[in-house]
This record gives sequence, structure tokens and C-alpha cells, in this order.
Amino acid sequence: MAAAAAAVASEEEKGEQAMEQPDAECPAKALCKAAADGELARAEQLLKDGCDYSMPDELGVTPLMLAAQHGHASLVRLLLDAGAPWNALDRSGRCAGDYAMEAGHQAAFDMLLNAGIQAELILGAVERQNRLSGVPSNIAYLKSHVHYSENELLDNESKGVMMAWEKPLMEAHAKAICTRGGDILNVGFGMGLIDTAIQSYGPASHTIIEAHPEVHAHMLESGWGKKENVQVVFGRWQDLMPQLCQYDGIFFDTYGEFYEDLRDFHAYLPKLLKPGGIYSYFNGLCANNAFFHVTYCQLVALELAASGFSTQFVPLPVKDCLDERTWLGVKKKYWQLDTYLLPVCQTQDEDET
Ligand SMILES: C[S@@+](CC[C@H](N)C(=O)[O-])C[C@H]1O[C@@H](n2cnc3c(N)ncnc32)[C@H](O)[C@@H]1O
Repeated sequence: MAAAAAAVASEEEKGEQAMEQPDAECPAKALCKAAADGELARAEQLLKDGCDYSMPDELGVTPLMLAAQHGHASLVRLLLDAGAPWNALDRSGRCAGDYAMEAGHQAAFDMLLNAGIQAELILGAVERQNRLSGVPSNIAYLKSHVHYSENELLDNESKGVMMAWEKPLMEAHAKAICTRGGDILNVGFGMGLIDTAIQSYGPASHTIIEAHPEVHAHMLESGWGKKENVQVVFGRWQDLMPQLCQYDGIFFDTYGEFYEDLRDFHAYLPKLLKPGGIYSYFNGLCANNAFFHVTYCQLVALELAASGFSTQFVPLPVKDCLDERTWLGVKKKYWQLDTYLLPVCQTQDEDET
């Protein structure tokens, strides 16, 4: 999330200069105190007098975070309306929404969530206008080498394309999308964890789309091209849409693509998914921050709802899947949360009956 990253840098810089003045003269400190104590009138006056609404303390904690932590929803509203960034991070990587979530302050949490969704909807619209058309987001990855080992598939920078710790998650996804049996589509083979699980349900047909030449070669070497009910299709899903039919279950999990790509895939769902079919995707959006992650879950659900789909998120604990050794030799820890929210998406009519 680019917006969040930008906010961190500026908040850290501000933190360097923050609160250097003695207490009595420091409006920023006074605003932090008013936010923590829920003193609305005092905070309003300080803002009127020109106090910086986003000045963090030495730990990067902003007035908005303090208002959220103490559940002062009116202060949260005031600060958001004044322009305080919803996505600023403190030095431990937590934003105001994390503070509200951890302390269980629902009203403050909802306000911050709405602010996040609104901001990301606007940013998404701007990004779509600025996008370079026709250039795949992950072109460099698709042209570079990958490396398979027993527990992982890495790209040429040693970043995890797919890792064995996700096996229980892939099994849960397979169970969800194979509920009705029938025709199943999986986009992105990786280590074939979900495809192995899909096969255990004996679907009538099982189509796998894979765009990386070396992953595709690996699939064929390991016999996926010879399975009776399996059709392996080489290419980018973006280029293959016209030749696909309709499916009872669909799973989407690519690599090196962005939220905008997932959103593009969702635009095809009404055509791809049979009525009553089940769709799911690997839910790794912003998986380094609990509140950003929840914001993106809600954003996806909102956008899918606009296309007639209802989405439920099934919580799965993942703490036990991961330990210190999991990330040895892997450049980026792409998952940092304790709970995985498995999306189960259906056409709204089917879900309601
Ligand atoms: C995270 S892995 C999938 C892991 C898989 N779910 C499993 O259970 O092992 C992502 C896969 O998507 C492939 N991929 C990336 N971009 C793609 C695209 N545009 N179309 C099809 N496959 C793509 C990658 O090469 C990679 O094999």
C-alpha cells in the first residue's frame, strides 16, 4: 500500500523534531493529551490555533492513535476531518486502526475503517487512470528464473513465490471451492498445493492456468499434463479469458501482481463462475499490518458486492503454521499476521437462499 508507506516516512521525520519544546509551550503535546483524555473542546481550540494534527511523539504515536486507543470516537472524527492521516504508522508499525482494534473500540474502529476504504477507493481510481496499459505488473518475474526446493518456490531474488507453510490454507481453499464438485479452475500453480488438494475431491474437470515457463515445465515434468481430468493451460490469465468456460469453483493466487490485477480478475467473475459456484482467492493483501489487511478485506468485499457477489471471511489461525525457521533463506516475510481470513464468495442470490 503505497499511501501507507509514504505516511510512515513523513511521520518518522516529524518524530525526530517532535515534542522538543517544554510541556507548557508545546501544542502538539497538548493535542496528544487532549486526544488521549477525550477533551473535544480543547482539541478543537488547539486545531483552530493551528496545531499540527499529525505531529507524533518520540515513538511515532499521533493524536489520532491516542484517540483511537482510548476509544474517543468524537476525537477520532475531529482529527480525521482535520486531515490526520488514517494510515500513519508508529515506530512499531501500528496505525490508529490497530490501536482501536487492539483496545476493542468499535465506533473508533469503524470510523477509521471507513476512512481507509474511502481513501483506497480514491487512490485505486487514480492509479487506474495512471496505469500503463498492456504492461503486465509482473513481467520481470515471468521472464526470470525460479528455484524449487522441498519447502518453497523462490524467485530470482529469493522472495517466496509459494511456501509449504501455506499447505493447510490451500487445503481449506480447495475444500471451499470443491463443495459442489463439477468443474474447477485454479489460476497460478506455484507448488501445486491447492491442485493436489483439489484432485482429492475428484472434480469432473480441473483447469490450471500458469504463466511462468519454468513453473509450467515443472508441472509437466511432475505429471500434471497426463492426469485425466486436468487441463494445463500455459499463459497469463489476462490473455486466456476468451477461451475459458464456466466453473463451479474458482481459485485465484498469482505472484507479483497487485490489487488492481485481482480487481481486473473479479470483473470476469460474473462470466466465469456458474450460478451457485464458489470463488476464493489467496488473501495476502497488506499481510504485514492487521488493520490494513482488514481494510482491504472490506474493500474487496465491497467491490465484489457491486458485481453481485457476497463474501464471507472464515478465520483460520496460522500461528502454528509458522516458526522462526520458516523464513530462513527467504528475502521477504510476506505474512506477519496470526489469523488468515479465507474468503468464500458466492453470487448474492445463492447465498441468500
Ligand atoms: C503463489 S503461486 C500459487 C501457489 C498455489 N496456489 C499453490 O497452492 O501452490 C503463484 C503462481 O501464479 C503464477 N502466475 C503469476 N502471474 C500469473 C498470471 N498472470 N497468470 C497465470 N499465472 C500466473 C506464478 O508463476 C506462480 O506459479
